[in-house]
This record gives sequence, structure tokens and C-alpha cells, in this order.
Amino acid sequence: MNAAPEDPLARERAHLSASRAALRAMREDAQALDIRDVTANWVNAEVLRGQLDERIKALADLSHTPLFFGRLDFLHAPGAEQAEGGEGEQFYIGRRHVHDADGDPMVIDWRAPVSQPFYRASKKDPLDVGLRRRFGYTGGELTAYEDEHLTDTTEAEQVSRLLQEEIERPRVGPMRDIVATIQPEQDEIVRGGLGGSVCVQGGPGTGKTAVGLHRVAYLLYAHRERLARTGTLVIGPNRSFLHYIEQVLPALGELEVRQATVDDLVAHVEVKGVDDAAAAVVKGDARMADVLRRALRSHVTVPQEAVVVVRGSRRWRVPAYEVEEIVRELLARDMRYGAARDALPQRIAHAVLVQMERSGEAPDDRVQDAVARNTAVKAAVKAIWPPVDPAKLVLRLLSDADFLGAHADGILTPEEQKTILWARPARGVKSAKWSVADAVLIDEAADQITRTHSLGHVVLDEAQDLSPMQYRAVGRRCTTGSATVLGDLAQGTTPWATPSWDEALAHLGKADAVVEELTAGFRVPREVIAYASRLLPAIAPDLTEVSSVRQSPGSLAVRHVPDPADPAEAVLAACVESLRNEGSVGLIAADARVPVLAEALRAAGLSYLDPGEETTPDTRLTLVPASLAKGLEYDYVVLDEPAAVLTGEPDERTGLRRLYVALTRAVSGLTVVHTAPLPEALATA
Ligand SMILES: Nc1ncnc2c1ncn2[C@@H]1O[C@H](COP(=O)(O)OP(=O)(O)OP(=O)(O)O)[C@@H](O)[C@H]1O
Repeated sequence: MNAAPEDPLARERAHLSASRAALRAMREDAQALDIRDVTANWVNAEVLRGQLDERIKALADLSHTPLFFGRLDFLHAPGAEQAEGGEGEQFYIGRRHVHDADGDPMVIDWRAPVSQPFYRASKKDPLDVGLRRRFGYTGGELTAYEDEHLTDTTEAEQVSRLLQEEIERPRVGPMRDIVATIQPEQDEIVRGGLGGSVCVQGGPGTGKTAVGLHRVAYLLYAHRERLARTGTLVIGPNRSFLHYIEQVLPALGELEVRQATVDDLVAHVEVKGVDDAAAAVVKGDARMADVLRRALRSHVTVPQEAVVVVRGSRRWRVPAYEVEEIVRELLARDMRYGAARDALPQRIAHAVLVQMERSGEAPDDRVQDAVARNTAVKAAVKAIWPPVDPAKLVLRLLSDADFLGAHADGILTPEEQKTILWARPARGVKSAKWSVADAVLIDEAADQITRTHSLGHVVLDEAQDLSPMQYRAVGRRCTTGSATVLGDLAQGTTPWATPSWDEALAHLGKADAVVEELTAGFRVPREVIAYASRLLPAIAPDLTEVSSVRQSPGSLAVRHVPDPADPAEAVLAACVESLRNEGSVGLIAADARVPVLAEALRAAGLSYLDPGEETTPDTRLTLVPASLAKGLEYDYVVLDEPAAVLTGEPDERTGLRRLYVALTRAVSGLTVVHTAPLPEALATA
């Protein structure tokens, strides 16, 4: 490399080539490792080989993702503990760590402590950084850089052009990472400790999903061993959404994070039925946990007879009142039903042992175990504390009015009980028409019987839509871990959508979580967010309006088409128009209008995708039912008939919220096409 030292860009390119070569060498080293000498047997060898393969994969040089995107020149050499083993004052920040043959860092992982000032340093607080340099790439080539001299008071502070370009870049393909441009307020959430839970309230496009995913990547870096053991989980609202986000973490080198919907987590039975809103609201109410607890415990019966254990020539008798005492004591303790059931035989056996000792025997633990397994003890336990199948328990509650009445008395009103009872009682668990809410009830019952395994960290996206019982289902999957809860109260579109984060967090079991608010919008252009925000007073009056960092003048068009001969014509024309631009196009419509529009698109020869499917250069148009639009974004959005979106929902507020979601999916332009009148807030000029 013979770059002229006076040409900074050439010097940076030279560092890029050298870093690439170093990464290649790291990969070759990993490939060449001979593990035969260090593994005692083939099992170890297999495990180690698997780990090595993962590492080799992680060291791949992805030509489309720049190896580094920033540089920090510190004023002083950071302490050795921060410098990742390297000394010196200049660091290149990238997606992964790269070192040279001597082990000195060429690129520092963005998650390392020394990289933090790249995201946080400002003129007000330079954090010992003299120069922050951001790099611009064109097709894998380093083509530009932008400098900020943080201690130079004469240099004007300005919005980074590279950040602007990144935000403006067309959105073809799935969601991508934002690692090069994480903003300071976002970084604070990303790098929050593993110990505490955090809840992020943020309007559309403020980067909640992006922040949640980067937070997982950060936590995995900072607490790798612990989280590898305990596991991490990202929860999203539906499959389309999970498809949309699924490549972000792998792009950041994290391949082990499970992604699921709440329905996936509670899939104990096949869901074949649908609840009406009233039934779903009651079933999703946290009081159902108390009903289940009572119903479950009703299986425990107070013993009427003594337990008689015969061993050899001797009979040992634990009188009924003593067994009753044991049972009452177990009931009084805050134990899982199953754990108490497991403890009961040992407790009875212990009572027998006490008698043996009194009569001069010296039994040991093995004798206690043997007594606990004695058929008489087993039979007594079965009669007193029978095994309960969670699905059968819920089935009985929903089928048997008397059983429900007995256990819901004083908890649910008679009307509420009637609302959730099945019109036709189910015959068995397999044939029952379980709904999504029923599956959550079964999950709750299952947890009351046997404790659910807790993960190390759970990210819950679009959290505003969960019912209290769903929050509980998520909460029990992180009882010993922490949670990142992301959502927007204004986008709550379920009948049970949460009215406040305090309430939601209490149901989740994380009442001590810190609530943060993000208000800078990175998706929706200023004009469009201002238009959508006219709905805020009606749907969430307490929330702050998003302030967009994107200008994009002329991004909003509202077209009234009076009495069209062909109801789809104007919408199709708007799609064709939008497709003339670069990037993705989403046609969002009320669910009920989707079949008609699908037919019209086909007739017009316009190919289209389903939400979450990856756009290709040939097919960039997606037909999105309004119910699936949440969390997604398109460069251009054509919104079909807002009035139909409103009438598609059970009440006005939910309708307006659904509309707010649909109006806030556009990155570059929104065209609203309508024949019916617009809702009042949008109709006024
Ligand atoms: N710091 C950033 N730099 C560049 N792009 C960003 C940044 N933060 C967010 N974005 C982009 O803004 C868009 C919106 O982000 P995201 O989907 O995470 O928002 P959200 O708050 O989850 O939105 P919604 O409420 O609609 O679900 C995405 O394209 C994301 O990549």
C-alpha cells in the first residue's frame, strides 16, 4: 500500500484493506486450528468443532457491510482496561473486532466500552474525543468521510450528512441495522445494564424496534456467558413482523436469539376458534389468574382417612388429622401445585420416620425415600393431591357453568362468567375450539402447576397490544431475567390494549422498570407525521408528538375521488406512480378491502407481495391489510379509503388508532386515496 500520507481518504482506504487482510488471516487461523491435541474424546471434538465453525462463520467478510464505519481520535490514550489490550489513541469502530498478527486492534466492536464515545460524545461533553470521523460507503467502497472536532468551539454543530443519507436510503429488503448511526438517546437504552428492565414509549418510527434489537446484541456482547446459558428471546406481534426483523441480529453477528410471537410461546393446544371481543377481554383480564388458582386448588381434598404403611412385620399409621396438617401447611405456602404435590409423599414419609425413631429404630434417608414410594403413600397422594392437566382444567372452567361459578364467585360477575362460557361445551382437549386467549389461560394454569423456565433477557415489541394475561405469560419467561418493553400507547388496537405502562409493567412483574420516551422520528417525513398526529388528541392525548428528523417536502398527497366508476382505479394509479420511485411501496387497506384490491392488482398485471415477504428489484409492491401494518415500513405508502379502516374496527378509538398506524408507515411519501369522507380531524385543511 503506497498511499500518499497527505490524502486522508487514501489512508483510510489503506486501513480498510489492511483490516480486511487481518480479518482474512483471523479466519484462516481459525480454519487451520488443529483441535486433535486439545480434545480428549470425540464428543469434546464435536462441540469444539461446532464452536469453531460458528467462529469461522462470524469472521466472514461481508462485502456489502462495511468493516468499520467510524473513527475516534482520543486526546489521551485510554487506560489499558478500556483499550482492549491495545494502546494508542485512534480507534476504528465497526461491527466486529479485528486484530492484526500482533493482536493489536484494527477495528473495535461497536459494543466495546471504548466505542461508546462514538455514540455519546458531543461538543458539550467530548468524552476526551478530539475527532469523530464517520465514513460513507458506496457499494462496499469507502468513498467519503465526515469529521467533527469536538473540542473545537469555532466549528458549528450540524446534523450529520451521512446520518441523513442513511435515513433517506431506500428501504428495499428486510429491516437493517442502525449500528453506524445510533443516536445518543437511543444508545443510552441500548447500553443499559442487564440487571434492570426498561420500557420504551415512542411514537411511530422513533426506532424502538431498532433499539430493542441492538440492545440484545449489546447485552450478548457484555454478558455473553451468562446469556448463552440462560437464553434471550425477541417477541413480536406476528410472523410478518418477525420476518421483517429477522436479519438484523444475524447481521450484527448474533445468530442465537430466538424470535417468537406470544402465541408461539403459549402453543399448548391447537388454536381453532376465535373469541368475540367481550369474551377475549374477560379471558385476558388478570383476575382470571385468581379464578384458575382457585379452580386448581379445589382439586386438593382434605384427607378423611389415616395413611397406613406396612414395612416388614410392622404397620405405621399417620392419622388423618396429621396428614391434614401437612396438607394445610403446603396449601398455605406459596408453592406451585406440582411442587407441593411432589413434596407431599416426603412429608408423609417424614411423619412415618418420626414414629420409627420414637420406637427406637434408626432409619436413614433411604428409608424415607422408600416410604415415600410406598403404594399406600402414593395412593393417598393421588387421592389428596391429584395430578391436574392444565388444558383439562381450562376446558372444564369454560364448559361447566357450575364449576366456573364456584371458582369465579366474587371474582367475575355473573355476566362476565356467561360471556366466557362456551355456548357448546367441548368434549375433549383435542376437539375443543381453543382461542388464542384460551391458550394463554392454559399457559397460566401450566405455570401454576410447574414453574415456567425463565430466560436471561426478553425483548417485547409492540407491547401495547397485550392483555394482562399475555403480559403475565411473557413475565414468567423472564422472572429471574430482565426485559426490554417497547411500544406506543397510541398504536394500541386490541380491545384490551394497555392504558398505561405502569399497569402493563405490573402485570409483567417488572413494576420497577424504568420508562423512557423516544420522540425523534427517523421514518416518517415531517408533513406526514404532522398529518397523522392530528389524530393524537382523540387516541392518546397525553403523548408527545413525534418530531421528525426528515424534511422531505411534498411527501403527502390526499386525493379525493368522487364516485369512481371503478373503485380501484385511482388506488392502482397511485401505486403505479409510487413505483416510479426507487424503493418499496406498500398499499395499505382495510382488511375487508384486500380481496378486491388483490383482484384489481392481478387484473392490472401488477405483481405484489404479502407483508414481511422480501422485496426484490422486480417486485417492490406489498399489499398490506391494515391489521398487519404495525411495525412495518415502506418508502412509499398508498393508503386506500381511511373510512373503511375505521369501520373495520369495533369502536371509533380503535379505528382511529389503526388509521394512525397505517398513516405512519411511509418513509418518503404517503398518498391517501378516498371516496368516502375522511374522519373529521383529517378532513380539515
Ligand atoms: N439512529 C438511527 N439511524 C438510522 N436509522 C434509524 C435510526 N433509528 C431508527 N432508524 C430507522 O427508522 C425506522 C423506524 O425504526 P423502528 O421500526 O425501529 O421504529 P419503531 O419506533 O419501532 O416504529 P413503530 O412504532 O412504527 O413500530 C427504521 O427504518 C430504522 O432503521
